[in-house]
Amino acid sequence: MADDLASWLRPATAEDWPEFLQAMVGAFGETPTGPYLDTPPPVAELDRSLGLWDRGRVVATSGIYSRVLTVPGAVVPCAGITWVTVAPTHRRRGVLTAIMRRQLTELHEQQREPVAALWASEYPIYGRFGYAPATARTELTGRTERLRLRPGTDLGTGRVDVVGEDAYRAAAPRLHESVRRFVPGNLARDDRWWDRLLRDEPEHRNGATARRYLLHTGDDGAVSGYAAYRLTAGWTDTGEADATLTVEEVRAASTPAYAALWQVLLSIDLVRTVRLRGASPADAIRHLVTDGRALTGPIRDALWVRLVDVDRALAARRYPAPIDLVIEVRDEVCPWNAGRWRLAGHPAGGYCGRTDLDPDLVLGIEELSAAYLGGTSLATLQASGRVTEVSPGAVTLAATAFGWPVTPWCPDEF
Ligand SMILES: CC(=O)SCCNC(=O)CCNC(=O)[C@H](O)C(C)(C)COP(=O)(O)OP(=O)(O)OC[C@H]1O[C@@H](n2cnc3c(N)ncnc32)[C@H](O)[C@@H]1OP(=O)(O)O
Repeated sequence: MADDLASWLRPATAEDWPEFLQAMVGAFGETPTGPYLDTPPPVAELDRSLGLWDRGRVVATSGIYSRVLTVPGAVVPCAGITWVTVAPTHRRRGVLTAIMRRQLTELHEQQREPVAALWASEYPIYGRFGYAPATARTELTGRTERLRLRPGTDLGTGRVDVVGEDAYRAAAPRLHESVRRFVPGNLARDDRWWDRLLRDEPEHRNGATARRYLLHTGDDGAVSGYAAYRLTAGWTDTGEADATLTVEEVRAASTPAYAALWQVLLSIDLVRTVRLRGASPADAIRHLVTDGRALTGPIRDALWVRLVDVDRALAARRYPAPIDLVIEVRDEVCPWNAGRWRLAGHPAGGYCGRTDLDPDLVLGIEELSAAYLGGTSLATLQASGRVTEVSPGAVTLAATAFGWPVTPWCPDEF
Protein backbone atom coordinates (compact mmCIF):
# COMPACT_ATOMS: atom_id res chain seq x y z
CA MET A 1 0.00 0.00 0.00
CA ALA A 2 1.26 3.44 -0.87
CA ASP A 3 2.57 5.70 1.85
CA ASP A 4 0.20 8.43 0.81
CA LEU A 5 -2.88 6.86 2.27
CA ALA A 6 -5.05 9.90 1.73
CA SER A 7 -4.84 9.58 -2.05
CA TRP A 8 -6.11 5.99 -1.85
CA LEU A 9 -9.28 6.96 -0.07
CA ARG A 10 -12.37 7.26 -2.24
CA PRO A 11 -16.13 7.47 -1.79
CA ALA A 12 -18.05 4.18 -1.85
CA THR A 13 -20.50 3.61 -4.70
CA ALA A 14 -23.93 1.99 -4.47
CA GLU A 15 -22.34 -1.22 -5.83
CA ASP A 16 -19.77 -1.11 -3.01
CA TRP A 17 -22.48 -0.78 -0.34
CA PRO A 18 -23.01 -4.44 0.66
CA GLU A 19 -19.30 -5.04 1.27
CA PHE A 20 -18.78 -1.55 2.73
CA LEU A 21 -21.62 -2.20 5.20
CA GLN A 22 -20.27 -5.62 6.18
CA ALA A 23 -16.82 -4.14 6.85
CA MET A 24 -18.24 -1.22 8.82
CA VAL A 25 -20.70 -3.12 10.99
CA GLY A 26 -18.23 -5.97 11.44
CA ALA A 27 -15.66 -3.56 12.93
CA PHE A 28 -18.21 -2.66 15.62
CA GLY A 29 -18.46 -6.35 16.52
CA GLU A 30 -21.93 -6.71 15.05
CA THR A 31 -23.63 -8.44 12.14
CA PRO A 32 -25.69 -6.24 9.83
CA THR A 33 -29.46 -6.77 9.99
CA GLY A 34 -32.45 -4.86 8.69
CA PRO A 35 -33.73 -3.73 5.34
CA TYR A 36 -30.62 -1.97 4.01
CA LEU A 37 -28.18 -4.81 3.41
CA ASP A 38 -28.08 -4.42 -0.38
CA THR A 39 -28.95 -0.76 -0.89
CA PRO A 40 -27.91 2.21 1.23
CA PRO A 41 -30.54 3.62 3.62
CA PRO A 42 -32.11 6.98 2.69
CA VAL A 43 -30.01 8.85 5.28
CA ALA A 44 -26.76 7.63 3.69
CA GLU A 45 -24.83 10.10 1.54
CA LEU A 46 -22.39 7.86 -0.27
CA ASP A 47 -20.80 10.76 -2.14
CA ARG A 48 -19.62 12.01 1.26
CA SER A 49 -18.22 8.62 2.33
CA LEU A 50 -14.56 7.62 2.21
CA GLY A 51 -13.31 4.06 2.06
CA LEU A 52 -10.01 2.32 1.62
CA TRP A 53 -9.66 -0.82 -0.48
CA ASP A 54 -6.69 -3.18 -0.30
CA ARG A 55 -6.53 -5.88 -2.96
CA GLY A 56 -10.22 -5.45 -3.58
CA ARG A 57 -11.30 -5.66 0.06
CA VAL A 58 -12.75 -2.81 2.13
CA VAL A 59 -10.31 -2.09 4.96
CA ALA A 60 -11.54 1.32 6.16
CA THR A 61 -14.85 3.18 6.09
CA SER A 62 -16.20 6.59 7.01
CA GLY A 63 -19.16 8.79 6.19
CA ILE A 64 -20.61 12.24 6.65
CA TYR A 65 -24.26 13.09 7.20
CA SER A 66 -25.36 16.62 6.25
CA ARG A 67 -27.06 17.77 9.43
CA VAL A 68 -28.25 21.00 10.99
CA LEU A 69 -27.10 21.68 14.54
CA THR A 70 -28.54 24.12 17.02
CA VAL A 71 -25.83 26.29 18.57
CA PRO A 72 -26.40 29.08 21.10
CA GLY A 73 -28.97 31.37 19.50
CA ALA A 74 -28.71 29.96 15.96
CA VAL A 75 -28.64 26.86 13.76
CA VAL A 76 -25.64 25.91 11.62
CA PRO A 77 -24.93 23.26 8.99
CA CYS A 78 -22.98 20.47 10.66
CA ALA A 79 -20.98 17.58 9.19
CA GLY A 80 -22.10 14.50 11.12
CA ILE A 81 -19.07 12.20 11.07
CA THR A 82 -20.00 8.53 11.14
CA TRP A 83 -19.18 4.96 10.00
CA VAL A 84 -15.52 5.35 11.07
CA THR A 85 -13.74 1.99 11.04
CA VAL A 86 -10.35 0.52 10.17
CA ALA A 87 -9.92 -3.24 9.75
CA PRO A 88 -7.81 -4.96 12.42
CA THR A 89 -5.37 -5.96 9.68
CA HIS A 90 -4.73 -2.28 8.87
CA ARG A 91 -4.74 -0.59 12.27
CA ARG A 92 -2.11 1.77 13.62
CA ARG A 93 -0.86 2.73 10.19
CA GLY A 94 -2.44 6.15 10.17
CA VAL A 95 -5.60 5.28 8.21
CA LEU A 96 -7.91 7.00 10.68
CA THR A 97 -5.60 10.00 10.69
CA ALA A 98 -5.73 10.17 6.90
CA ILE A 99 -9.54 10.02 6.93
CA MET A 100 -9.87 12.69 9.62
CA ARG A 101 -7.48 15.06 7.85
CA ARG A 102 -9.11 14.59 4.48
CA GLN A 103 -12.63 15.15 5.83
CA LEU A 104 -11.67 18.36 7.63
CA THR A 105 -9.59 19.68 4.73
CA GLU A 106 -12.41 19.12 2.25
CA LEU A 107 -14.98 20.73 4.55
CA HIS A 108 -12.72 23.78 4.80
CA GLU A 109 -11.82 23.96 1.11
CA GLN A 110 -15.42 23.58 0.02
CA GLN A 111 -16.57 26.04 2.70
CA ARG A 112 -19.24 23.58 3.66
CA GLU A 113 -20.19 22.96 7.28
CA PRO A 114 -18.24 25.24 9.70
CA VAL A 115 -18.69 22.62 12.42
CA ALA A 116 -18.31 18.84 12.54
CA ALA A 117 -19.77 16.54 15.18
CA LEU A 118 -19.72 12.86 16.07
CA TRP A 119 -20.56 10.23 18.66
CA ALA A 120 -17.33 8.63 19.87
CA SER A 121 -17.25 4.87 20.40
CA GLU A 122 -14.24 5.35 22.68
CA TYR A 123 -13.13 8.52 24.45
CA PRO A 124 -9.43 8.52 23.46
CA ILE A 125 -9.93 8.38 19.69
CA TYR A 126 -10.95 11.87 18.59
CA GLY A 127 -9.36 14.49 20.88
CA ARG A 128 -6.14 14.43 18.85
CA PHE A 129 -8.15 15.54 15.83
CA GLY A 130 -9.67 18.51 17.69
CA TYR A 131 -13.02 16.98 18.65
CA ALA A 132 -14.26 17.43 22.21
CA PRO A 133 -17.36 16.44 24.17
CA ALA A 134 -19.79 19.33 23.91
CA THR A 135 -22.93 17.73 25.33
CA ALA A 136 -23.58 15.24 28.11
CA ARG A 137 -26.28 12.66 28.62
CA THR A 138 -27.55 10.34 31.28
CA GLU A 139 -30.10 7.60 31.72
CA LEU A 140 -32.35 8.92 34.46
CA THR A 141 -33.74 6.03 36.48
CA GLY A 142 -36.11 5.97 39.44
CA ARG A 143 -38.72 3.99 41.34
CA THR A 144 -42.28 5.09 40.72
CA GLU A 145 -43.20 5.19 44.41
CA ARG A 146 -40.72 8.08 44.80
CA LEU A 147 -41.76 9.89 41.63
CA ARG A 148 -44.49 12.43 42.25
CA LEU A 149 -44.91 15.75 40.54
CA ARG A 150 -44.54 18.68 42.93
CA PRO A 151 -47.81 19.80 44.52
CA GLY A 152 -49.28 22.68 42.57
CA THR A 153 -47.54 21.72 39.31
CA ASP A 154 -49.37 23.47 36.48
CA LEU A 155 -50.74 20.76 34.20
CA GLY A 156 -52.53 23.22 31.97
CA THR A 157 -55.91 22.57 30.41
CA GLY A 158 -54.85 20.51 27.41
CA ARG A 159 -55.32 16.76 27.00
CA VAL A 160 -53.07 13.75 26.61
CA ASP A 161 -54.05 10.89 24.29
CA VAL A 162 -52.55 7.51 23.55
CA VAL A 163 -52.13 7.46 19.77
CA GLY A 164 -50.89 5.11 17.08
CA GLU A 165 -47.69 5.52 15.15
CA ASP A 166 -49.40 7.19 12.18
CA ALA A 167 -50.92 9.98 14.28
CA TYR A 168 -47.62 10.43 16.12
CA ARG A 169 -45.64 10.51 12.88
CA ALA A 170 -48.04 13.13 11.50
CA ALA A 171 -47.73 15.44 14.52
CA ALA A 172 -44.37 14.97 16.26
CA PRO A 173 -42.03 16.33 13.53
CA ARG A 174 -43.65 19.76 13.49
CA LEU A 175 -43.45 20.02 17.27
CA HIS A 176 -39.83 18.86 17.23
CA GLU A 177 -39.04 21.38 14.52
CA SER A 178 -40.29 24.22 16.73
CA VAL A 179 -38.53 23.16 19.95
CA ARG A 180 -35.17 21.89 18.62
CA ARG A 181 -34.12 25.41 17.59
CA PHE A 182 -33.87 26.48 21.23
CA VAL A 183 -31.66 23.67 22.53
CA PRO A 184 -27.98 23.78 21.55
CA GLY A 185 -26.89 20.31 20.48
CA ASN A 186 -30.27 19.40 18.98
CA LEU A 187 -30.26 18.25 15.36
CA ALA A 188 -32.91 18.87 12.72
CA ARG A 189 -34.74 15.71 11.64
CA ASP A 190 -36.12 15.51 8.14
CA ASP A 191 -38.43 12.68 7.01
CA ARG A 192 -35.52 10.31 6.46
CA TRP A 193 -34.33 10.77 10.03
CA TRP A 194 -37.84 10.41 11.45
CA ASP A 195 -38.27 7.19 9.47
CA ARG A 196 -35.01 5.90 10.88
CA LEU A 197 -35.88 6.99 14.43
CA LEU A 198 -39.29 5.31 14.35
CA ARG A 199 -38.12 1.98 12.95
CA ASP A 200 -39.10 -0.62 15.53
CA GLU A 201 -37.77 -4.04 14.64
CA PRO A 202 -38.91 -6.74 17.09
CA GLU A 203 -35.38 -8.20 17.33
CA HIS A 204 -34.16 -4.91 18.85
CA ARG A 205 -36.84 -4.64 21.55
CA ASN A 206 -35.05 -6.77 24.17
CA GLY A 207 -38.28 -8.07 25.65
CA ALA A 208 -40.07 -4.71 25.69
CA THR A 209 -43.33 -3.89 23.94
CA ALA A 210 -43.50 -2.17 20.59
CA ARG A 211 -43.04 1.58 20.97
CA ARG A 212 -46.10 3.42 22.29
CA TYR A 213 -46.98 7.06 21.79
CA LEU A 214 -48.66 9.97 23.56
CA LEU A 215 -49.70 13.30 22.12
CA HIS A 216 -50.55 16.39 24.13
CA THR A 217 -53.09 18.72 22.54
CA GLY A 218 -53.71 22.27 23.70
CA ASP A 219 -57.09 23.96 23.99
CA ASP A 220 -56.57 25.40 20.51
CA GLY A 221 -56.42 21.89 19.07
CA ALA A 222 -52.72 22.15 18.18
CA VAL A 223 -50.34 19.39 19.24
CA SER A 224 -48.12 20.82 21.98
CA GLY A 225 -46.18 17.79 23.14
CA TYR A 226 -45.33 14.19 22.49
CA ALA A 227 -43.84 11.16 24.23
CA ALA A 228 -42.56 7.79 23.01
CA TYR A 229 -42.05 4.89 25.39
CA ARG A 230 -42.08 1.11 25.90
CA LEU A 231 -43.01 -1.21 28.71
CA THR A 232 -41.19 -4.30 29.87
CA ALA A 233 -43.41 -6.54 31.95
CA GLY A 234 -41.97 -7.93 35.18
CA TRP A 235 -43.06 -9.62 38.41
CA THR A 236 -41.22 -10.17 41.68
CA ASP A 237 -40.79 -13.63 43.22
CA THR A 238 -43.73 -12.85 45.51
CA GLY A 239 -45.97 -11.95 42.62
CA GLU A 240 -45.79 -8.17 42.90
CA ALA A 241 -45.93 -6.13 39.70
CA ASP A 242 -42.45 -4.94 38.70
CA ALA A 243 -42.69 -3.58 35.17
CA THR A 244 -40.23 -1.07 33.71
CA LEU A 245 -41.19 1.99 31.70
CA THR A 246 -38.52 3.04 29.21
CA VAL A 247 -39.17 6.56 28.00
CA GLU A 248 -37.44 7.27 24.70
CA GLU A 249 -38.38 10.89 24.21
CA VAL A 250 -40.62 13.57 25.72
CA ARG A 251 -40.77 17.01 24.08
CA ALA A 252 -43.26 19.78 24.64
CA ALA A 253 -43.82 23.37 23.63
CA SER A 254 -44.74 24.45 27.17
CA THR A 255 -44.04 23.46 30.74
CA PRO A 256 -47.69 22.48 31.49
CA ALA A 257 -47.70 20.21 28.42
CA TYR A 258 -44.42 18.65 29.54
CA ALA A 259 -45.74 18.09 33.06
CA ALA A 260 -49.03 16.68 31.74
CA LEU A 261 -47.20 14.13 29.59
CA TRP A 262 -45.10 13.05 32.58
CA GLN A 263 -48.18 12.88 34.77
CA VAL A 264 -49.56 10.22 32.40
CA LEU A 265 -46.21 8.41 32.05
CA LEU A 266 -45.87 8.19 35.84
CA SER A 267 -49.42 6.84 36.12
CA ILE A 268 -48.99 3.70 34.02
CA ASP A 269 -50.17 0.80 36.13
CA LEU A 270 -47.89 -2.07 37.20
CA VAL A 271 -44.75 0.01 36.51
CA ARG A 272 -42.21 0.21 39.32
CA THR A 273 -39.11 1.48 37.51
CA VAL A 274 -38.93 4.44 35.14
CA ARG A 275 -36.05 5.08 32.76
CA LEU A 276 -35.52 8.15 30.60
CA ARG A 277 -32.92 7.25 28.02
CA GLY A 278 -30.43 9.67 26.49
CA ALA A 279 -31.62 12.41 28.82
CA SER A 280 -30.08 15.80 29.35
CA PRO A 281 -28.57 15.88 32.85
CA ALA A 282 -30.51 19.16 33.15
CA ASP A 283 -33.87 17.71 32.07
CA ALA A 284 -36.75 19.65 33.62
CA ILE A 285 -38.32 16.45 35.00
CA ARG A 286 -35.64 16.36 37.71
CA HIS A 287 -37.01 19.65 39.05
CA LEU A 288 -40.67 18.78 38.51
CA VAL A 289 -40.66 15.89 40.99
CA THR A 290 -40.81 16.24 44.75
CA ASP A 291 -37.79 14.05 45.47
CA GLY A 292 -34.75 15.47 43.70
CA ARG A 293 -32.76 12.29 44.31
CA ALA A 294 -35.42 9.97 42.96
CA LEU A 295 -34.43 10.26 39.31
CA THR A 296 -30.69 10.00 38.79
CA GLY A 297 -28.11 8.41 36.55
CA PRO A 298 -24.44 8.48 35.62
CA ILE A 299 -23.43 11.30 33.31
CA ARG A 300 -21.34 10.59 30.23
CA ASP A 301 -20.11 12.41 27.16
CA ALA A 302 -22.54 12.54 24.25
CA LEU A 303 -22.16 14.63 21.06
CA TRP A 304 -18.56 15.66 20.30
CA VAL A 305 -17.96 18.87 18.36
CA ARG A 306 -15.07 20.17 16.26
CA LEU A 307 -14.85 23.68 14.83
CA VAL A 308 -13.86 23.25 11.17
CA ASP A 309 -13.46 26.97 10.56
CA VAL A 310 -13.02 28.97 13.76
CA ASP A 311 -14.12 32.27 12.22
CA ARG A 312 -17.30 30.98 10.56
CA ALA A 313 -18.26 28.89 13.59
CA LEU A 314 -17.72 31.61 16.19
CA ALA A 315 -19.52 34.21 14.07
CA ALA A 316 -22.50 31.85 13.68
CA ARG A 317 -23.44 31.62 17.37
CA ARG A 318 -24.66 34.25 19.79
CA TYR A 319 -23.20 35.34 23.09
CA PRO A 320 -25.42 36.06 26.12
CA ALA A 321 -22.92 38.62 27.46
CA PRO A 322 -20.82 41.02 25.39
CA ILE A 323 -17.32 39.84 24.55
CA ASP A 324 -14.48 41.51 22.64
CA LEU A 325 -11.29 39.52 23.01
CA VAL A 326 -8.33 38.24 21.06
CA ILE A 327 -7.96 34.49 21.27
CA GLU A 328 -4.93 32.60 20.10
CA VAL A 329 -5.89 29.17 18.84
CA ARG A 330 -3.62 26.14 18.49
CA ASP A 331 -4.70 23.68 15.83
CA GLU A 332 -2.18 21.28 14.32
CA VAL A 333 -4.71 19.32 12.26
CA CYS A 334 -6.33 22.37 10.63
CA PRO A 335 -3.57 24.98 10.29
CA TRP A 336 -5.99 27.51 8.79
CA ASN A 337 -7.46 27.88 12.30
CA ALA A 338 -4.16 28.45 14.08
CA GLY A 339 -3.24 31.95 15.19
CA ARG A 340 -4.97 35.02 16.57
CA TRP A 341 -8.61 35.88 16.15
CA ARG A 342 -10.58 38.85 17.34
CA LEU A 343 -13.94 37.70 18.62
CA ALA A 344 -16.63 40.31 19.16
CA GLY A 345 -19.90 38.84 20.32
CA HIS A 346 -23.17 39.94 21.89
CA PRO A 347 -26.71 38.60 22.31
CA ALA A 348 -27.62 39.40 18.70
CA GLY A 349 -24.61 37.84 16.95
CA GLY A 350 -20.87 37.63 16.60
CA TYR A 351 -17.90 38.63 14.48
CA CYS A 352 -14.62 36.76 14.24
CA GLY A 353 -11.67 37.84 12.11
CA ARG A 354 -7.87 37.67 11.89
CA THR A 355 -5.82 40.07 14.00
CA ASP A 356 -2.20 40.79 14.91
CA LEU A 357 -3.11 42.11 18.35
CA ASP A 358 -1.74 40.41 21.46
CA PRO A 359 -3.93 37.57 22.71
CA ASP A 360 -6.09 37.76 25.82
CA LEU A 361 -6.53 33.98 25.91
CA VAL A 362 -4.56 31.07 24.46
CA LEU A 363 -6.27 27.75 23.95
CA GLY A 364 -6.37 24.68 21.71
CA ILE A 365 -9.07 23.82 19.21
CA GLU A 366 -10.25 20.99 21.49
CA GLU A 367 -10.96 23.44 24.29
CA LEU A 368 -12.69 25.93 22.00
CA SER A 369 -14.81 23.13 20.53
CA ALA A 370 -15.73 21.86 24.00
CA ALA A 371 -16.98 25.34 24.95
CA TYR A 372 -18.75 26.09 21.67
CA LEU A 373 -22.25 24.89 22.59
CA GLY A 374 -22.11 26.53 26.01
CA GLY A 375 -21.93 23.31 28.02
CA THR A 376 -18.28 23.30 29.09
CA SER A 377 -16.98 26.33 30.94
CA LEU A 378 -13.70 27.85 29.78
CA ALA A 379 -13.05 28.55 33.47
CA THR A 380 -13.29 24.83 34.20
CA LEU A 381 -10.88 24.13 31.35
CA GLN A 382 -8.54 26.81 32.72
CA ALA A 383 -8.69 25.08 36.12
CA SER A 384 -7.58 21.93 34.30
CA GLY A 385 -4.60 23.79 32.86
CA ARG A 386 -6.03 23.68 29.35
CA VAL A 387 -6.71 27.40 28.80
CA THR A 388 -4.09 30.10 29.40
CA GLU A 389 -5.23 33.54 30.53
CA VAL A 390 -2.96 36.32 29.29
CA SER A 391 -5.10 39.36 30.19
CA PRO A 392 -6.38 39.25 33.77
CA GLY A 393 -10.13 38.58 33.80
CA ALA A 394 -10.26 37.28 30.25
CA VAL A 395 -11.32 33.78 31.29
CA THR A 396 -14.19 35.03 33.43
CA LEU A 397 -15.38 37.23 30.59
CA ALA A 398 -15.05 34.47 27.96
CA ALA A 399 -16.55 31.78 30.18
CA THR A 400 -19.59 34.00 30.77
CA ALA A 401 -19.98 34.95 27.10
CA PHE A 402 -19.55 31.37 25.86
CA GLY A 403 -22.20 30.09 28.29
CA TRP A 404 -25.86 29.70 27.44
CA PRO A 405 -29.00 29.46 29.57
CA VAL A 406 -30.12 26.18 27.97
CA THR A 407 -27.87 23.21 28.68
CA PRO A 408 -26.74 21.65 25.39
CA TRP A 409 -28.22 18.24 24.73
CA CYS A 410 -28.32 15.88 21.78
CA PRO A 411 -30.82 13.01 21.83
CA ASP A 412 -29.98 11.89 18.28
CA GLU A 413 -27.22 9.31 18.01
CA PHE A 414 -25.97 8.75 14.49
C1 LIG B 1 -17.77 8.61 14.72
C2 LIG B 1 -17.60 7.09 14.76
O1 LIG B 1 -17.84 6.44 13.80
S1 LIG B 1 -17.05 6.38 16.23
C3 LIG B 1 -16.51 4.76 15.78
C4 LIG B 1 -15.03 4.55 15.76
N1 LIG B 1 -14.81 3.19 15.29
C5 LIG B 1 -14.74 2.10 16.09
O2 LIG B 1 -14.79 2.18 17.29
C6 LIG B 1 -14.63 0.77 15.39
C7 LIG B 1 -13.43 -0.06 15.90
N2 LIG B 1 -12.16 0.66 15.81
C8 LIG B 1 -11.54 0.96 14.64
O3 LIG B 1 -12.06 0.70 13.58
C9 LIG B 1 -10.16 1.60 14.67
O4 LIG B 1 -9.50 1.08 15.76
C10 LIG B 1 -10.12 3.15 14.75
C11 LIG B 1 -10.89 3.72 13.59
C12 LIG B 1 -10.72 3.67 16.04
C13 LIG B 1 -8.64 3.62 14.72
O5 LIG B 1 -8.09 3.37 13.43
P1 LIG B 1 -6.50 3.38 13.12
O6 LIG B 1 -6.31 3.43 11.65
O7 LIG B 1 -5.83 2.32 13.88
O8 LIG B 1 -6.03 4.76 13.69
P2 LIG B 1 -4.66 5.54 13.35
O9 LIG B 1 -3.58 4.56 12.99
O10 LIG B 1 -4.88 6.64 12.35
O11 LIG B 1 -4.40 6.13 14.77
C14 LIG B 1 -4.26 7.47 15.07
C15 LIG B 1 -3.79 7.60 16.49
O12 LIG B 1 -4.86 7.30 17.35
C16 LIG B 1 -4.50 6.28 18.26
N3 LIG B 1 -5.69 5.46 18.47
C17 LIG B 1 -6.43 4.90 17.52
N4 LIG B 1 -7.47 4.25 18.09
C18 LIG B 1 -7.36 4.43 19.41
C19 LIG B 1 -8.13 4.00 20.53
N5 LIG B 1 -9.22 3.27 20.37
N6 LIG B 1 -7.71 4.35 21.75
C20 LIG B 1 -6.58 5.12 21.92
N7 LIG B 1 -5.83 5.55 20.89
C21 LIG B 1 -6.22 5.21 19.65
C22 LIG B 1 -3.39 5.52 17.57
O13 LIG B 1 -2.54 4.87 18.48
C23 LIG B 1 -2.68 6.61 16.83
O14 LIG B 1 -1.82 7.32 17.69
P3 LIG B 1 -0.28 7.38 17.38
O15 LIG B 1 -0.20 8.07 16.05
O16 LIG B 1 0.25 8.19 18.53
O17 LIG B 1 0.16 5.96 17.36
